[in-house]
Amino acid sequence: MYIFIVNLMAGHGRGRRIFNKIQNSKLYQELQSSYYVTEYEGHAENIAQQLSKQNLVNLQAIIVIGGDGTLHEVMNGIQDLSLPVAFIPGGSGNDFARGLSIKVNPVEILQDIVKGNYSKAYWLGSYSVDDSARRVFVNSIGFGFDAEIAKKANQSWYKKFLNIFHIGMISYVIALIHVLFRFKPFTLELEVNGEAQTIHNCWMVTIANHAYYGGGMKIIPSATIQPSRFPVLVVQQISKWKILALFMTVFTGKHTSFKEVDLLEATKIKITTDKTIEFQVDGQTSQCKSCTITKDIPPIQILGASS
Ligand SMILES: Nc1ncnc2c1ncn2[C@@H]1O[C@H](COP(=O)(O)OP(=O)(O)OP(=O)(O)O)[C@@H](O)[C@H]1O
Repeated sequence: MYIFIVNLMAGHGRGRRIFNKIQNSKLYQELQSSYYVTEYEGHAENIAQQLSKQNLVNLQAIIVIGGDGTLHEVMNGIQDLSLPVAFIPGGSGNDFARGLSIKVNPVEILQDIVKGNYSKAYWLGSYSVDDSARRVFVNSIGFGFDAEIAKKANQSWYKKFLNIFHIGMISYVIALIHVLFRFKPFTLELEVNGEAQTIHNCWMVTIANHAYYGGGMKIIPSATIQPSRFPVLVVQQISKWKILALFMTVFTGKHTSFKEVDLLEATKIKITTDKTIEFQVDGQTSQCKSCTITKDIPPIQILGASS
């Protein structure tokens, strides 16, 4: 028995097109399955929460169709992480699929899931902002400049418009230019594995479970899927022109050689700031003054992931 959780609105209607293709396939028609369609923000999380409370003995996998935001919600809703999960990308960014080398063709992914061709252990990160209840993140969590760009792009009219032509990435470039001229760096207390340091003139701090973010940027090229540790990228003391150059090289991963970029390895991170800052988690943005980040939950099995 397979249960699909589907965000038809993901990727400006791509979720709907993908689900139509799946439903029209012979494979799907022969499967024992049921599906839930999300109707509002947070709905995927509620559905997953309800499912994990039920005794679903025959459940082979929860299959998520949507973007990384939908997957984030499902992962947060699943109480019992021993439930296998599969992901068929239907969003605009699809960084999780990229990070796990999930195929592009939705029916082929379904074939891989059903045949049990690929299954991969995946370690989610967990975070708590301003001492609130812990949540998990799938791809990355980032503070400062990149989060402001994500917020600006998410709120813009042009992201929706550009997504129609599958060039949503350009919305991040436009947002970058907007944010660049008004962004004010901040002071950050960064505690890595119990050792604290103060970072003045900090632009951004990003922690990632795999290399990709923002729809294909290789933010931390060396990030590998692994238990307990994650890389931390810190950008500080950088000029506005140089940060432009940094984002131009982020697709190739060359930005990590800039002297203003530090790469650390951590098992536990705590950040505290002198003012409220923007943060992004799996592409969705909010604000905080402090956050602790760890990677201490058992792995979840991802079906249909080939890397
Ligand atoms: N029916 C719905 N109407 C409006 N919003 C919804 C609906 N269902 C889910 N959502 C919300 O849409 C948001 C964005 O979805 P998602 O991230 O899956 O797609 P995306 O933004 O197109 O993809 P990506 O994150 O890969 O760029 C999620 O935060 C989710 O809560």
